[in-house]
Amino acid sequence: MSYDSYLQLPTLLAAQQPVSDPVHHDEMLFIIQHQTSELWLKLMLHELTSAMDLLAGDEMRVSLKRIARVKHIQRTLTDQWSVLATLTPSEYAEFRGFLGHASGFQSWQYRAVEFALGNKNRGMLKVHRADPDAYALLDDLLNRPSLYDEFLRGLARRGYPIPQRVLERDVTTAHVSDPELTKVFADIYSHAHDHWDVYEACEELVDLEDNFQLWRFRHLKTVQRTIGMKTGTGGSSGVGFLQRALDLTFFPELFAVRTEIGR
Ligand code: HEM
Ligand SMILES: N[C@@H](CC(=O)c1ccccc1NC=O)C(=O)O
Repeated sequence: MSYDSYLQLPTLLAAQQPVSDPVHHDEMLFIIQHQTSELWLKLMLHELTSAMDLLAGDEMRVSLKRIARVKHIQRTLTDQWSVLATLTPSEYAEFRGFLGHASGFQSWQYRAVEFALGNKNRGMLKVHRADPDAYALLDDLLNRPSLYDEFLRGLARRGYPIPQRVLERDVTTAHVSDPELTKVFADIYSHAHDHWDVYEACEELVDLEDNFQLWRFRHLKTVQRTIGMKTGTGGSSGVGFLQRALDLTFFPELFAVRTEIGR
């Protein structure tokens, strides 16, 4: 065993292949920014699916350990935008044309993370029809309960009055905010000391969503400064599309509960 062979560095370091012709200096940055993001997404998915399994097995504390790691990965991913922000619009314009219709839309690991966190959308599967492994993984995640579904099912098993319709919902769709569930959380938050571990878990989920939004925001801001209001290579409106994603929420009741505290 050696450093090179253990880490498969010959494979890893042979995978940065610019497509611009003549090769543009800054394409290396663009490729490595995406590849490192995909590596962190891979670990995020590994931790999130484990967290889901642990919740399903009523091991909430261990699950929170996984989520703690995910939060650090998210911070790294968000901070990493500053490297790409050194790419000026003029530099990017010099090789953007070589990217064709390739786009972040096609990141199946990103989609898998969105699905795991509950932003389910069957329509996003078709992008991956040419990649059977990616398709199967996404199809599996689409059909299994999200992290939030597992959390709520765990609470129900502990005796919390989670509405039956929430427990029996169609998990292939995104969760819709339920006022009865907000009441359950309002009770937990107003008697935090009696529900400390659950209360703590709720705040971990809030951090997770908060971090996710920070990543989306930095993506939006980077896109804005690099391509302005141009449409995306993936066919979306670009900035407008990414702006709308900022209105999405994975755990709506955990935010709705804030309005109820101290009323
Ligand atoms: C100069 C750099 C970048 C630009 C101009 C850019 C632009 C865009 C645009 C316009 C979209 C909307 C889809 C489309 O029409 O193409 C998009 C989506 C996306 N981008 Fe980027 N992007 C950049 C860098 C990155 C990086 C570094 C990542 C990291 C993995 C990334 C991940 C994604 C993902 C996952 C989506 C899909 C988002 C969703 O469906 O909600 N992008 N990007
Ligand atoms: N959608 C970007 C292109 C882009 O960013 C991209 C192109 C190829 C591989 C990954 C990409 N990253 C994220 O969207 C654009 O419209 O310029």
